[in-house]
Amino acid sequence: MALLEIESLSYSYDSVVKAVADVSFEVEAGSIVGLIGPNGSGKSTLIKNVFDLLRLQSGRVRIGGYRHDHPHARAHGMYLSSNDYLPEFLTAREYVAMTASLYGVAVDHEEAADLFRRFAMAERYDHLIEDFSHGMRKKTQLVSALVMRRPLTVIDETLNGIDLEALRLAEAEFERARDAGRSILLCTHDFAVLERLADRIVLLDFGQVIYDAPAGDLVEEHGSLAAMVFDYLESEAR
Ligand SMILES: Nc1ncnc2c1ncn2[C@@H]1O[C@H](COP(=O)(O)OP(=O)(O)OP(=O)(O)O)[C@@H](O)[C@H]1O
Repeated sequence: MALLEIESLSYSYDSVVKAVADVSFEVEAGSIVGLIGPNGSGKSTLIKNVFDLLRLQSGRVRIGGYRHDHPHARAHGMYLSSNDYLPEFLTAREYVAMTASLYGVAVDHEEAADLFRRFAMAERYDHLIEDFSHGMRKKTQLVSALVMRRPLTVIDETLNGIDLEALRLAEAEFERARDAGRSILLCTHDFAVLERLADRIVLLDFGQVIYDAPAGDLVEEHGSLAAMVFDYLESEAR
């Protein structure tokens, strides 16, 4: 079953350039999909359309089988943005509770506090976010998403700035989520992470899907995801 279905989605910020042009792909339940592409290729615009942060201009998006702007669709998905903006006046515990209440989810604070401990922030769960470093804020965002257990989590560059230990822990948690039938759409320039984790890769360029293929096949054919992208960038097809 597809948890996320994107069909013929196009979006223009102005009438001249299409930031996203006729994009279609799916994210199956229990899978991790890597969304990659050069700067400005349309990844964030696409994700913002999925979560109705930009109003759909053409095409169709369904989350968990529901139209993307239906309340049930919102209950199926969660979006972690690329920025690290968090309410400074809350503690991490209050932030996790606030996020959960927005989604109508009962969160297990024991589990969240345990994740904080494993993310090397044992003492921070009851501290004000205003004192957190960039990496700590990203880890706080990750923990809040992990404990929500949404069927679909879309992660836009959220892993940037977290240290290696936290990255490995996040990867293990993503794999656990996949094993439990949940899905992750991971938008990142970190190809090593995707080679370890991703089941499929969607490569965008100039707002269009260039590849939508199993990650293993792309690595086998090109040697690595980075080589695949360079092969494409240097090809005449571009
Ligand atoms: N608010 C905006 N107004 C006008 N054009 C925009 C706006 N946001 C993005 N764009 C344009 O839309 C295109 C796609 O940008 P988008 O941010 O979706 O790319 P991206 O793949 O997420 O890039 P990056 O990897 O740098 O984050 C680019 O040409 C960009 O200049």
